[in-house]
Amino acid sequence: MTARILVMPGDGVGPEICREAVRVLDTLATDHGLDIMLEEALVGGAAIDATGDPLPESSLEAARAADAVLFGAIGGPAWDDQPRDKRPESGLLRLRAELDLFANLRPAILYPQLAHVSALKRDIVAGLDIMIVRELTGGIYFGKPSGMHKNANGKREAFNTMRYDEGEISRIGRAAFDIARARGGRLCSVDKANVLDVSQLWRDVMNELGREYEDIELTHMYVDNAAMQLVRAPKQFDTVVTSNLFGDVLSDAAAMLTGSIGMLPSASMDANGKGLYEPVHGSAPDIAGQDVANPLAVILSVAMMLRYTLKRPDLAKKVENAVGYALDRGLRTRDIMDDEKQIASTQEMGGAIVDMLR
Ligand SMILES: NC(=O)C1=CN([C@@H]2O[C@H](COP(=O)(O)OP(=O)(O)OC[C@H]3O[C@@H](n4cnc5c(N)ncnc54)[C@H](O)[C@@H]3O)[C@@H](O)[C@H]2O)C=CC1
Ligand SMILES: CC(C)CC(=O)C(=O)O
Ligand SMILES: [Mg+2]
Repeated sequence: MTARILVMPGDGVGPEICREAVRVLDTLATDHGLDIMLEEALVGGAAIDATGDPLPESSLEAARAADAVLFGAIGGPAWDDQPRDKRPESGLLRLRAELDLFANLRPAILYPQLAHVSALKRDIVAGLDIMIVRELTGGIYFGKPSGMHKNANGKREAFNTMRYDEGEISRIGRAAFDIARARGGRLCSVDKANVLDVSQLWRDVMNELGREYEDIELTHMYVDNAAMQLVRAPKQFDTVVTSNLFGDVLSDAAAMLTGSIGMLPSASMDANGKGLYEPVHGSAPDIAGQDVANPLAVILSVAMMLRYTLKRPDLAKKVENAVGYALDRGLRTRDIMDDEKQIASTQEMGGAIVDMLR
């Protein structure tokens, strides 16, 4: 059956990198028989400019109707002064919540060709393959109450609520245990249980689940130590499970171990295999419109879509291999550039991947 894919390019570098990902999908359709139908919808700042809403009803409906969403990035200084619910970021948060995309998979894999552009020494990162499983529809990004007001002393006061119930924790926990089982069999749960009640509940539920997954080695780590361990000895981690905020921060840090945030893909999954696929990075306003952004994170997100939603692991592997061949050939966007390599624009890198797939 034809799979419906909704492309939501968004803002900044989003449209530039999505264009390359769409070329990859088109090539898979024409040359490898992938049966897909692509549509496009507005989101983020682009949607605010057109409709006043970062997630117009028509875009949400199109996302609901699609089998998978390919998402670029949203946000930028033009919309930073909007009220919170009218900011581009709120559109993405609503989309994640409305589609119930609670499991965010963020693999940090080092391509060996990039070992020396990693922020860390080669021997510390060589062979790195971590899966960060981030809870995506709860925690402090969604907890109520939240807001800003003047308090009784006339001072401005702002607050957010980090809240999880045990059901939310156990469903992400189960997803992470299952992923760990299909990988190296080790799961590290990251929290701040030494300070936060919500983290204590997180830890309790993970321990309870651990009794059902006796073949998985479950460990716990405080988030401050986890940040430190990620840059001290990242290969100690196999699968990591953590809450929305902690996962957001730790995955950006993990990105630099792979050479650039322009290399990190992600999959945001619901309970039925529907997914939204997007790079871990944002809209990169500092380099938008210059044809220099690295499109590999979004192209590798297409590989995740092929594996998790479209159930074409063969084509996923083809895309991942094509990325490897492009790197073998010495092609580098600016963020992963080093001496003696050939600088590639966004379009040249995308074109190289397409050529490899033909
Ligand atoms: N999922 C999303 O749509 C996300 C959106 N954002 C939004 O993006 C905007 C910018 O946020 P920042 O904190 O600057 O994060 P960012 O990830 O957009 O950029 C951080 C740094 O990484 C670089 N970078 C990012 N993607 C790159 C790529 N593909 N190739 C080469 N270099 C790349 C940027 O040039 C910048 O120096 C904000 O409005 C933020 O809210 C941030 C994170 C995620
Ligand atoms: C709502 C987004 C801007 C949060 C974020 O940084 C992310 O999901 O990586
Ligand atoms: Mg982030």
